[in-house]
Amino acid sequence: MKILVSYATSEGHTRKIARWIADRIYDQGHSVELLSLVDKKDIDLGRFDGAILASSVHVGHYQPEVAEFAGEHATRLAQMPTLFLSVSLSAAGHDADDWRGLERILDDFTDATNWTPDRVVQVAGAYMPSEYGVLSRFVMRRIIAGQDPEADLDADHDYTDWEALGSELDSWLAQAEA
Ligand SMILES: Cc1cc2nc3c(=O)[nH]c(=O)nc-3n(C[C@H](O)[C@H](O)[C@H](O)COP(=O)(O)O)c2cc1C
Repeated sequence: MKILVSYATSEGHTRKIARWIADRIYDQGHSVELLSLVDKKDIDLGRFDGAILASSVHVGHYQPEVAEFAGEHATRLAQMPTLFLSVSLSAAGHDADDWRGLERILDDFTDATNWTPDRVVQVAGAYMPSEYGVLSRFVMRRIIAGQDPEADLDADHDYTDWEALGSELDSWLAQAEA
């Protein structure tokens, strides 16, 4: 199969996830194209047998480039196997309100784009103080201190469960191939 892995990111963690996913797809004998949705010019989805879209959550919304891309290609995306990776720090915790927030963010996204992915995986993202400006650093320190009392607030920390992500991907690929 030929799979598109598209993504948008602010601090780079979703790019790391998209690259990792692309390598794993390639290692399983498929062909893969990695696309930053900032450079999405003239992509023809007809070239692909399946599409993965990955976006981080920032201030209660997915990256605008992802919503724009999904909205523009909603009809074609609905005709092919699709996987949406929602990357956030809410998914790193167990707070019921935070998880309800993720559901609402996803509902807003599907309403706005008219695209409902075949499968959605909520992926725990990363805390990256080395990449934040002054305001984000202040806000994110408070959020992480509440969510992970053991965390070193000055150090970057990757909360992604890579093994679980790999299993979700493999399961989606098997279904897409069937
Ligand atoms: C300014 C800012 C706002 C954020 N807003 C949210 C949010 O509303 N909900 C959430 O769960 N995570 C939020 N996060 C956490 C990011 O989703 C998480 O750090 C993710 O790994 C970022 O991925 P990226 O580097 O690909 O952008 C926010 C992070 C920053 C820096």
